[in-house]
Amino acid sequence: MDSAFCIGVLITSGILYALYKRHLRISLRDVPGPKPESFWLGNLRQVFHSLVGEIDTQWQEQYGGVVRIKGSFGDDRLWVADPKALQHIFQTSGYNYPKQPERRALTRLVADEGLVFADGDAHKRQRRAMLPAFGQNEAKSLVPIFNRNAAAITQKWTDILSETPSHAVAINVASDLSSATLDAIGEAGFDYKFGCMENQDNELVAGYQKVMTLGATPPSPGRILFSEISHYIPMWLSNVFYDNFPSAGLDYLRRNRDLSHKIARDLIASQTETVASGKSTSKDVMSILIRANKSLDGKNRLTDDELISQMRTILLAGHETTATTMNWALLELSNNPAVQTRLRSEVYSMKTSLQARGCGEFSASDLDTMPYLSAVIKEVLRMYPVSFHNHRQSARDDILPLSKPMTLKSGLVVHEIPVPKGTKVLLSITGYNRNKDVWGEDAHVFNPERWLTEDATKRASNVGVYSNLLTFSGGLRGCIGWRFALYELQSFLVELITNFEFTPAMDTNRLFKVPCLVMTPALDGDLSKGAQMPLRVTLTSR
Ligand code: HEM
Repeated sequence: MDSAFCIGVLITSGILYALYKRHLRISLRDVPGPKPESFWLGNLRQVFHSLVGEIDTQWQEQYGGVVRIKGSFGDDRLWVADPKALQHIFQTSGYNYPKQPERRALTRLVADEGLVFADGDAHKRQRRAMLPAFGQNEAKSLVPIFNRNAAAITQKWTDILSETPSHAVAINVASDLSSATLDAIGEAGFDYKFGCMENQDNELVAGYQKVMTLGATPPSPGRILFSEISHYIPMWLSNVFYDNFPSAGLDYLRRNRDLSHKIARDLIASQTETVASGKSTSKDVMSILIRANKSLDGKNRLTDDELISQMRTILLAGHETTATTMNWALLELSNNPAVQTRLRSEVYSMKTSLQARGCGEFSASDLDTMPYLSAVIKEVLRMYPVSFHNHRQSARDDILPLSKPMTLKSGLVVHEIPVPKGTKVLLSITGYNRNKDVWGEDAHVFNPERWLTEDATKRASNVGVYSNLLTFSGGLRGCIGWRFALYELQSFLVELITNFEFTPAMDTNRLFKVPCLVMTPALDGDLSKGAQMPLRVTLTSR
């Protein structure tokens, strides 16, 4: 039989099955929402192609915190930014809103079957095994590594500036931030030296720097449709597709996978040997994980393949997320000189007290006692949640509670919405982080001050793992590395703000928040050169 015929039969069966399932479901038709753009893609082109946050703001302003949107072939689904509904999905309902299978198949390609991929009992077991490596003390002990890797940027930029007569230069900070944070996660995560600041041509390094951006550009309409149809295809068949289908993008991801498997295998073998010899005292995440794993009984222990998966998972989830957040932080500091100056003076005053104590560098406790630094970081995380959407589906019929009553199209006012089994839900992290009911009328304004008043903590609901922000998600699947990320952000910002002043190098309206796997900054939306954050950098007068 010819392959075009088989694919045709597969697609037709997928569509018929989807229509049949839909026919049997409770309806969400009465929930207000936008008109679909087409029968084939519903509102999905808007979801995947609009600049990050744009469509979320529009829908939230027009319809409120829960909106009915359309998927392919008229499928009803929910867009959610309502605090109570999110709290229910992320926290109260446990594992009843698993990830969508078609998205898990793609996750498997970029991060294997590790923690981001796993669901239900497999997730519970993996998470339990990994938690000892991600505690507060473990994160604190990594601060010297973050300081050292941040200082590598200072060294490089100081060298560039000393050779520039004007002592001011426009730098694409995205590139060095990506390299230095990859080096940092190499050391802090695996006691491994990528050496990325010295050599950006290394194939693995180049690969990782682009997995989140070039490897995961906004999907074409064809790719969206394929993903929608593959929802109805068994996971094993999707895996065969992703493992074999000839395509430049997939080839790129597969090559990256092979290379990182090789490195991970060697690294884990040598760390396992050190742990077995009883000599391991390393504080990197993988060494702690291997030590903790050794003490678990057989059925709870992670296998070698699962350890390899976790290494790729940590690289995927922990690298570009932090680097990209840092880009947006520096942009906001450039655009808000008063905030930059105030932050620098807090850093200088802490530095002076460190010197008085005879200390050379910032410790975790120093970083923890800088209120303005904390306020700036929280505000950046609120405005720029780099992982901006979370795609789930209901595993059974459910009732979604609302924090505000909703008027249905029929005129009926409701306080909760029935959610049929199998409904896809788009959890809008960016929508919640700018929800005016939570953050006030100035929700769209960058204002670190809001975190210094008591009101901010009172007003916010209890949704996410950190400061009631949803940036690190929440509940059982909340970001396991959030403490790691916070210390890294603190350490890098302190180092850079101590040594450099930042101003915009060009009209910053030309910088777009492109919806790749992370919210990637790109000039005029052009991703061909990867992430771009051109800032004018000068040495501080200190
Ligand atoms: C600013 C930086 C970061 C942000 C904004 C962020 C955000 C997130 C979000 C939104 C999720 C939920 C994703 C989902 O459910 O699909 C997540 C999960 C995860 N993050 Fe982070 N993350 C950051 C840094 C890190 C770091 C530094 C690490 C590791 C060192 C890390 C490791 C993970 C892992 C392993 C998961 C999966 C957790 C699970 O499913 O149980 N993240 N992160």
